[in-house]
Amino acid sequence: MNEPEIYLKNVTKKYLRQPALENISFQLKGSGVYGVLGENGSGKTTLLKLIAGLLRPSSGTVKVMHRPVSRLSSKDIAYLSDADSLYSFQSAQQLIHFWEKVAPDFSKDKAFSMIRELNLDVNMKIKNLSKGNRARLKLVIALSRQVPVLVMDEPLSGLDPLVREDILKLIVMNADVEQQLLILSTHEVSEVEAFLDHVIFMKDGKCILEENAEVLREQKGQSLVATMREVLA
Ligand SMILES: Nc1ncnc2c1ncn2[C@@H]1O[C@H](COP(=O)(O)OP(=O)(O)OP(=O)(O)O)[C@@H](O)[C@H]1O
Repeated sequence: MNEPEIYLKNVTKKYLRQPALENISFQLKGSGVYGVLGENGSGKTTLLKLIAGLLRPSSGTVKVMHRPVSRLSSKDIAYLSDADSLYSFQSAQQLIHFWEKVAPDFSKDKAFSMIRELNLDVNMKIKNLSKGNRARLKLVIALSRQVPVLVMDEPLSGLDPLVREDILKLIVMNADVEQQLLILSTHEVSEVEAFLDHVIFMKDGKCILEENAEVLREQKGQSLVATMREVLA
């Protein structure tokens, strides 16, 4: 797999005339876990959708793997949305077979192995799974894609604390962070702090800080949670 890369230059996104993102520029290069951190409405989802090619910028350039993002980028990017986006009438088994057909990089073996570890019933209709198990299944699908860039929008949102812990474990154990660039958004920094290699702080549609997590901890002499409080104040 080629070295993963995400590149944004002067990216602005407006909904109608209202800017949701303003003049964002950064380059993320290399594998690892990148956290997009910020309060509600700061622009995290918009940023991740632009990277995943689900939205077009109003101006500026978004490139993934050195190519401007387009529909074709889905071969390089797996996207986990924060919405409950699974087809409810299917079973996990049917979903896995569907993904095997549509994504050549999808590893059916990895998916079934995660399903077994999680004790998920492959034959149960998705609509009958608990919210936590639907979240797990959505992750299984994203983590079974062997793509350079994994984008996860609020993978912990709306779940109770034990499920959240479990979901984080699932991500950490199964994302190939030696090869893949995993970029995830959250406003719960304390839960993900230990896993982050790199942080991108968002405030009011602007990227106010983008740095290696370890460098930032050393520079500031404090946790990322404390730094987030400081920079977002
Ligand atoms: N489809 C849309 N139409 C109009 N405005 C939108 C749309 N989507 C988002 N916005 C606005 O753009 C801004 C950024 O929203 P976005 O969802 O990207 O933020 P966020 O940081 O992901 O928020 P949250 O943590 O609540 O999900 C907000 O002011 C939001 O109201």
